[in-house]
Amino acid sequence: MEKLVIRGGKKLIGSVKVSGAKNAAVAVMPAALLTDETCVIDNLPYIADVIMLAEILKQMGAQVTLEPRGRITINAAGVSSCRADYDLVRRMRASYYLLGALLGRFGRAEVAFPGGCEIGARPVDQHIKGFQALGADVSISHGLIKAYADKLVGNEVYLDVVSVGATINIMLAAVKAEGTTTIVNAAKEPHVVDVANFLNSMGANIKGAGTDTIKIKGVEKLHGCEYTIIPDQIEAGTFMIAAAATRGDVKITGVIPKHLEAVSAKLLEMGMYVEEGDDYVRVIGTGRPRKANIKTLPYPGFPTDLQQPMSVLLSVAEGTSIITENVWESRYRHVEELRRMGAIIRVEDRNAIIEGVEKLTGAQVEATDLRAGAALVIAGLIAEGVTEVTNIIHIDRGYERLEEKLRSLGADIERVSDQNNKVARLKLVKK
Ligand SMILES: CC(=O)N[C@H]1[C@@H](OP(=O)(O)OP(=O)(O)OC[C@H]2O[C@@H](n3ccc(=O)[nH]c3=O)[C@H](O)[C@@H]2O)O[C@H](CO)[C@@H](O)[C@@H]1O
Ligand SMILES: C=C(OP(=O)(O)O)C(=O)O
Repeated sequence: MEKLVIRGGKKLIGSVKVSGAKNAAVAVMPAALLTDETCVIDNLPYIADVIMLAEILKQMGAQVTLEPRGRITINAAGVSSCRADYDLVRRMRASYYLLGALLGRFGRAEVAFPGGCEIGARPVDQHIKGFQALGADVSISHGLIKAYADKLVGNEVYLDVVSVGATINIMLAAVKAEGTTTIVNAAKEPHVVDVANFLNSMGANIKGAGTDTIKIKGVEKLHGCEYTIIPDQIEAGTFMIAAAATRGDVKITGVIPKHLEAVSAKLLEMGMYVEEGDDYVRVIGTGRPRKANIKTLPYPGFPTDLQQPMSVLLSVAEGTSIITENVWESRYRHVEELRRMGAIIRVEDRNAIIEGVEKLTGAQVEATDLRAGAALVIAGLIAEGVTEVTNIIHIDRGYERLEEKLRSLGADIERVSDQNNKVARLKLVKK
């Protein structure tokens, strides 16, 4: 077990490049199952979820070469099994995309219920509703979701809730179905568009991704392609918030500023300086932030995945702020940890009422999930004294070399083994 040890009080200064988007990468990789030709995907983040997914694809019979510099080559010609390894699947959320991809390729799929962050109930009823609309029989037994179809036929699917996972999974299943599938009330997140672009570069016919109505005209065959994943807007947002919190000056490069508008707008409202270039944003933390209210919403609203990091900035703001978490019903497990550091936060149902304090103080805290981990790291960067963040396997699921990138901006942060306190050898190979 490893932990991050942070000595707080250093301003982040300099420039940092974001990696490819986790939530696009973990959908694009299973999509490569839809062809028996080779797909080469660049700008993959070298994170635990990607490494695990590569392992799952390999175990299913695909030829996979994953390079730490962020390139993967997948050839799924040898995949004959429609079943994915139970243990690995349960360790991550995005393994649910194997369902749509296998169903689309073979007309059958058997995949265990996925894992992922514990942030509330994570049902898959909308995914199942979509598969059924295309003609699949779906059943659940012995912890497996099983889907079979003699033939998939396009249909209209109206999503009862805006779901990223269901939108992408239905696209994967429908891309080779007979006729046209229309997803109404589709998710509009940048990674939904990225997956549609990837599928189109394999020869699919998908229109409307990025709007709430997506039309997928089934094609007979998909072919191999070369593709570059979009930058991770959640990693970028994390650095923007960290820059503001430490009252630093950071240029975050390799981003699509449009994807960050909700974060930029909030930081501006809080009195921070935000500059947007063609492919960068620069954030200067101008002083103590002003209070602000935040309501998380599907894209283009404020992303739930940045709610926890943002709560740290609000915990040292002037005045009382309210966060309303509209997407996940229990994404406040980090609050108890922040309280150990001196934050004053009350959670009432889906609201967190945050009374800003002047400073946080270092403590031993636990990363209860991925973005909770990122939030606690930011808290450690601004706290007085030493903060130790444990259980960082969650952070490693979604951030590539987080502590290295922060160190390059001047942070005093190191990864140490939890047992003997020696600097742990990085498992992830340095680029
Ligand atoms: C791997 C990945 O991309 N993860 C992201 C994805 O998760 P994920 O795809 O799991 O999240 P969804 O967009 O599906 O969930 C949004 C809401 O819809 C509900 N819902 C979802 C599916 C369903 O069948 N039934 C249902 O009721 C969920 O409980 C939740 O309240 O989008 C979330 C919302 O932006 C992000 O927090 C996650 O980082
Ligand atoms: C909740 C997240 O991830 P996952 O859906 O993979 O658990 C996240 O990326 O913030």
